[in-house]
Amino acid sequence: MSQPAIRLEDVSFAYEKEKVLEDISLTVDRGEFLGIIGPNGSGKSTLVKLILHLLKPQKGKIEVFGESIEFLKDRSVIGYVSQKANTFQRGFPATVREVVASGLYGKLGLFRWMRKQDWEKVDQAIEQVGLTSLAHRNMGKLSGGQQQRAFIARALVSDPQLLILDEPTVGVDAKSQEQLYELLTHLHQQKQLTLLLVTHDIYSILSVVDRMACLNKRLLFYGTIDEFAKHDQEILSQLFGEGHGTLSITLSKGQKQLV
Ligand SMILES: Nc1ncnc2c1ncn2[C@@H]1O[C@H](COP(=O)(O)OP(=O)(O)OP(=O)(O)O)[C@@H](O)[C@H]1O
Repeated sequence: MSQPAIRLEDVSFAYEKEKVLEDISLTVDRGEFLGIIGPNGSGKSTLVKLILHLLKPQKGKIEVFGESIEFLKDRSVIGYVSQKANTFQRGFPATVREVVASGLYGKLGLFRWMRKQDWEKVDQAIEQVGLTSLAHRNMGKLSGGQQQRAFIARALVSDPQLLILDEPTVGVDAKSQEQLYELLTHLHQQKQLTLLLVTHDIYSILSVVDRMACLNKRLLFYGTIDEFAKHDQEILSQLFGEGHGTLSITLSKGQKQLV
């Protein structure tokens, strides 16, 4: 049987003395779309940084595609779009195409010339996110949502098997958010990409993810959307406190819809 895309076993992490994550165990299967939600400061970004090996856990094991994250040979299997991706400085002198091409540097080495086929990959990634008409525009002249999509293209250009997005909808208007979820659904369903999405936007992700992880230092819930729907009130008040609006979810034949 193939190894899961991500496996965390009893992972704990503290910044100096402040415990941020305690005993987190979860598995993300290949091709799965996992949503991670939790209140501010609940450790979501820290969890992502541990999976990216930007931080090292004090306790526990992290594996990506069956390899311990410390020894992962090909880091280009993971694409990452960070929380700050859509706060690009207006005057930054780089076009969409150049920014997307920078996603290949890790694979090519910084000083190797881009070949024709590398630029083709760049253009394909730009097309995938629907930015072809803006490929030569300066990044600083794009809207937050367009910048976000350019950063997704940069993450996609090296053909990752796992794409991690940390709060991609922050500061992005409603229409761009909708387009972003359509794009993620396409990448999940048509390209069988494994996706991990950190968000505050619980209402939108319920219709796109397969499983949910609800985090507040500890994992308070980890399961399918159907399981979540059975206990949504209890889980949400544990996460965000009493009085959080309740959700009503209809599930039929894979169609997940909020009503
Ligand atoms: N570099 C750091 N040094 C010390 N403490 C940190 C550092 N980064 C985060 N923290 C603390 O760790 C805790 C978890 O932070 P983290 O950013 O992982 O939470 P989060 O759930 O992603 O929050 P948000 O939703 O606000 O982005 C918070 O209390 C935060 O203040």
